Amino acid sequence: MAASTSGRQAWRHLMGNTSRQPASNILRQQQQQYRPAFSRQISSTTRASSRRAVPKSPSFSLRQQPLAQRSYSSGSQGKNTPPKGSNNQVKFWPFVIVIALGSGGYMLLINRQKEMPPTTSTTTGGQGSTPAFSPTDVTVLFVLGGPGAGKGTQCARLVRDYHFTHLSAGDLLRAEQDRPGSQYGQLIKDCIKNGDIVPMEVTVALLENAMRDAIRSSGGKKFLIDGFPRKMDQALKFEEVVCPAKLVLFYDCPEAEMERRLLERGKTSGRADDNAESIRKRFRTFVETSMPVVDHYEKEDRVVKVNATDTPDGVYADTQARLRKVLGDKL
Ligand SMILES: Nc1ncnc2c1ncn2[C@@H]1O[C@H](COP(=O)(O)OP(=O)(O)OP(=O)(O)O)[C@@H](O)[C@H]1O
Ligand SMILES: O=c1ccn([C@@H]2O[C@H](COP(=O)(O)O)[C@@H](O)[C@H]2O)c(=O)[nH]1
Repeated sequence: MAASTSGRQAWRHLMGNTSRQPASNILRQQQQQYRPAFSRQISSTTRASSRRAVPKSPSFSLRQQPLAQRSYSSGSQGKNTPPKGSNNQVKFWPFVIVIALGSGGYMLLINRQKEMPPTTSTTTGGQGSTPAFSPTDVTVLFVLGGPGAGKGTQCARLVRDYHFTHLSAGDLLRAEQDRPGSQYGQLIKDCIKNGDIVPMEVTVALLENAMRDAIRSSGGKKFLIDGFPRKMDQALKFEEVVCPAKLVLFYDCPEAEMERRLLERGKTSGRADDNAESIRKRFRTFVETSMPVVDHYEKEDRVVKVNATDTPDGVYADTQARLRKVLGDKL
């Protein structure tokens, strides 16, 4: 109860006085706040390069100079004296007109560039914005399933065999929770203990930054996003501003088996939520909040469902077979 109250307070803090702003602006503000902790270098590079895209001086004026000099010397018929008389005026006016037209065009270009939206999700957002990563360039598979269904276990095998980059939303949140100075530490801690969903701005930003870091450091562009999206708003926001997902890999497992696995894992995991009370709350959140996400993707025919009750190797064999069927060579 206390945790969900603090969650709501933090949500209000995240939203601030921005209720009339588009969600994308709120995300942008939040990312600007905590981006320095994750990838200051990346965002400043992005901003610097977009600034570089605006020309400092019009290229046509640079090109005009030698042309004018050539004309000037030809008017003097090889001598270094300035041209005189009406004949010279005829040669002079076209250049004045060209420079005036060019300057006008340049001002128009600059003004239009000021109005243009920047190109990454961290600076766009809102309806009709362009995702940070194109799905033709970057492959995203969401990996879903109840708590303890075996998502992480299967992801590790897919990384080993197909060179995916594995990003667990829960791991990223736990790392952020433990990061000294994080303003979201307590909120994340409370949410995790109670099986609640952390406000999407935090998780979407963590994932986007982790994807950028992975692409920059290893060049890998195939991602398994594990344990995300757990709520419809996350799904819609991620696909809008970060990258549309290719498919959802869904591990189907009965609660009794998941509970058994989690209690067993809890003996050594040190996780604050691997206990009977948290597990019960996590199951409830999964059924009420996360299953509608799976249903949504199922309606779009984007779900690959795998029975997760077999041994880890058995589940993996089934995973491979089903993914190969859908992705073929792209796996
Ligand atoms: N097929 C399986 N059969 C038996 N045990 C399994 C199987 N898959 C995973 N486990 C075990 O169950 C526990 C939970 O697995 P795992 O961490 O992969 O699940 P998860 O879905 O990622 O969980 P969470 O959502 O809590 O992060 C682990 O201790 C793991 O070793
Ligand atoms: O998108 C997400 C993913 C996770 N959480 C919170 O983290 C815990 C643990 O997640 P695991 O995937 O089991 O590691 C989960 O119960 C949520 O509280 C989240 O808020 N949003």
